[in-house]
Amino acid sequence: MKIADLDRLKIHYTDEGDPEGAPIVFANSLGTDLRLWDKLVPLLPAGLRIIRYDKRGHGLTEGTPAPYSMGTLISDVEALLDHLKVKDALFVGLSIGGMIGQGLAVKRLDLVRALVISNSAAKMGTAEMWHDRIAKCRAEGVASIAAPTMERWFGKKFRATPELAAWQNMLARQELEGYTGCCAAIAGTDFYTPTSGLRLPCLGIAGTEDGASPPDLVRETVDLVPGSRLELIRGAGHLPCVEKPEEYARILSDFIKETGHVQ
Ligand SMILES: O=C(O)CC1=CCC(=O)O1
Repeated sequence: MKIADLDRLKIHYTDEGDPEGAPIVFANSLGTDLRLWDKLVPLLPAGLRIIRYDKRGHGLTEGTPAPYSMGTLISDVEALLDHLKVKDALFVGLSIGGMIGQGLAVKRLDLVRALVISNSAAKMGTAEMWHDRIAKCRAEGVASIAAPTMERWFGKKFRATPELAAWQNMLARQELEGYTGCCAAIAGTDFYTPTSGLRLPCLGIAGTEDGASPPDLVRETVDLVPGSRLELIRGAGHLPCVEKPEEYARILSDFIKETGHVQ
């Protein structure tokens, strides 16, 4: 187990693959931890240094009282990458992870040389929607929203598999402060203006059955970055790296090669 004992936070992370390789950093979605990428990582091209981490109040990373700001979540990963002496990473952020990626690229382009905005957008939902979710979780617990959330996270076919229960458990066991803290960060985020100033290789990934960030929402953000493109994963919901890891790996590997991140 690796813990970065930073002044600001103790962050749980993994650092796998080739230590001298081109770095790729994965940022997880709301209510998930770095196991989100377990099926994908073995399918990636050789020669990469693969870094995953648990954001504040998620997985094995330290929790702090809610609410959080997006700026705090961005500074957390910035501090982790500085600590690990990582520069010029290909940053893959899913959902809130994609928001963190946009913000990090705006703030520290030396850390991010290419960006994957997976199932994410410059702005997701309305502040009112997020505050309603925070209120429900505070009143009834995160477990109370776990079952309906599965309809956004996964397509119909995957929801009929035994694996669904494991992901539902992950969310139901999610710590309240971390979850509501990140909901507040999303509620306060509108990156349309900063993201439209980004100039770097950028790929969007969307699932056709994604109930949280439908393809048109992802497209709207990806289109802000000149030269970017969107790849659709048919039949997948909000977490296509779990549901369709082979397809996700093919799309990501093509982008990795296209950007010259590995030969
Ligand atoms: O759980 C959801 O509603 C999906 C989601 C929204 C932001 C995020 O990171 O996941």
